[in-house]
Amino acid sequence: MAYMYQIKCIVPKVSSRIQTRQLSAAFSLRGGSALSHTPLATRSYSADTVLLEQEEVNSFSDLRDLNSLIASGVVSGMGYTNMTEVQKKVIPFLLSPETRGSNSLVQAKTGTGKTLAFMIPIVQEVYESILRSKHNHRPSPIAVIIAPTRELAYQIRDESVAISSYIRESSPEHAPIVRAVVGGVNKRTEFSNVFGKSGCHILVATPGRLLDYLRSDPSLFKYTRIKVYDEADRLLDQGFARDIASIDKALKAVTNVEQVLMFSATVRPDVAAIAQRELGKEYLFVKTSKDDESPTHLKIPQTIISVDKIGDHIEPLISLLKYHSQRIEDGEPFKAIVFMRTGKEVAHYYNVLSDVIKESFFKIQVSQISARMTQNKRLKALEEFKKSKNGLLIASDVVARGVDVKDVTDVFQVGAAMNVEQYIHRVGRTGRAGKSGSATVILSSREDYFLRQLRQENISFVQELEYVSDPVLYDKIRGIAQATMERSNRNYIKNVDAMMERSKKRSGKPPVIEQPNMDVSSTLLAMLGYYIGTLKSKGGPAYYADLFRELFESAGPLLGHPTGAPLTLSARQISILRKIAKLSAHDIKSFAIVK
Ligand SMILES: Nc1ncnc2c1ncn2[C@@H]1O[C@H](COP(=O)(O)OP(=O)(O)OP(=O)(O)O)[C@@H](O)[C@H]1O
Repeated sequence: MAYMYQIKCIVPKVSSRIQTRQLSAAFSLRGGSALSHTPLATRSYSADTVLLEQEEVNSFSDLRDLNSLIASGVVSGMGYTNMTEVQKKVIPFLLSPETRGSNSLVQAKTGTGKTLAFMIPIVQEVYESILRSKHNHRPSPIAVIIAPTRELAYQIRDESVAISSYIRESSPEHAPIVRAVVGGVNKRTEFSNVFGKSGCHILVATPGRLLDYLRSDPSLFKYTRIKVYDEADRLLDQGFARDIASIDKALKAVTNVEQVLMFSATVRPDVAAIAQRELGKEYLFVKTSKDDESPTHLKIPQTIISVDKIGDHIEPLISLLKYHSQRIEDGEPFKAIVFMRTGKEVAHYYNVLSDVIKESFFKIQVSQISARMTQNKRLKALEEFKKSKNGLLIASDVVARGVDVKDVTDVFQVGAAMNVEQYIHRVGRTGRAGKSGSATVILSSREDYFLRQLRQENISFVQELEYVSDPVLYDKIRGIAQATMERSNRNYIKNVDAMMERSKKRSGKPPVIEQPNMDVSSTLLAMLGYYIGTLKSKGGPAYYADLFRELFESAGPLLGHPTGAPLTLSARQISILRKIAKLSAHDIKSFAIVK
């Protein structure tokens, strides 16, 4: 049976540079045109986009072009029988002898199996390339997969290792070797693991670390033919754009990358335009959802809770956690991620929430993860959360994208996300692989701008609630926060001198201090910086002065700041405030004392 594929294949006027490639007989132009057997290079089309039709194949075992070792591994080893929607559209296309090697841009909702959609064809491509190879050189990366976070890079590596292991069982010498390189890991050890004796065929990398290796020895990548951007829109966004451009340039200098694959749940039009430049004139474009559909998953009902002030989020969060975790009493799982705005907030509220939960909730294991922690601690925290039955992960955006934790039941977002895309990806940590989940965002009146942005993107809420503060709960949280802060400060002071001493003796360098002291001012400053970045200079100095005052008055007490005491700011913090928010000395003195 043929079904109408939602594939748009960009087929522009053909230039002589385009390699002759025939579309498979299975792919034909909508309306029965004769494109199917015609080499692209000999034709010229006025239309930019054609819709293609393909035979419907549901199960991995029925995939004509899938290597039998990989097929049996995916079915018997991984336990997947049928392909997900995006896999049905991408895998046959990338495996078909006529269309393999095509550049692709793929957009499908979170948790729908995009990783396997690119990883299966890549492992097969690399495996076949190993089989064909007559060289006896040390394996070096044929495919490079770039991911924006370390956690995601490791996850993709693990999934690729799993596929490759099914080849290894029957054909050990030809199984692709997969490795990952990420920031925050000792480079010397990593280098010898990845590029040493055994080498690797598939490399998963975060951008900065990849660039390090590319710069120090470009020849390591002379056999690289395939490049993948997972979370492509994030990689092409401002934060990574420079690294990605440098990677592109460095790779071009040493090799000819023949295939570029880009995957994400969100692709903003401006990013799509940048992507198009790399993908060239002819590429496969797959979008599994309709344009007027909500970009979040239908399986995830979303709720919004409104609060008055910008620092009022913690009390409703604790109420919600208490309410939802009651499910545990009925034997149901409760596994939630709470996204905070900054790493500082994560550390601060992790302490407070751990203490609140210890006192009053059902047994929930609380963990924290943010870029402020060492890589080892990050991995440990994620592992701990993955293994927990009833767990709570207090997180920054390091796990907002791509990270796949099975059976997350709830996602909570404290405040506005950096942008709508980030909101969508955070929500997508639940409701994965066909499971259900729920998501809640807590927004203050000042964050109405974000709510408007969400609505513009067709994101709707099943419940819109206003939180009414409960004075008893508020006082309880404030008391716990103050006690937590005092305890942390005592521990910090006790430990920091000893740590300095030890570290200086060992390496002559000051230590990396992970657990920040419970300095309320720097947490508030980080929050202000976050909003300045999010609002992208839409507010002026008067707006930011007001915002900072509101943050201090509303969040301060629940961060453990003593009630009624003015904020103490160091000279450095004052200069940051003056620089980033352009506050005057007069503004600052109205709520703070200079240390
Ligand atoms: N064919 C399949 N059948 C059942 N489960 C699958 C299938 N393919 C993948 N999965 C599972 O679905 C989950 C989500 O997959 P994956 O992490 O690749 O999603 P994604 O689309 O990349 O999400 P995100 O946009 O958040 O990165 C994983 O646990 C994966 O093992």
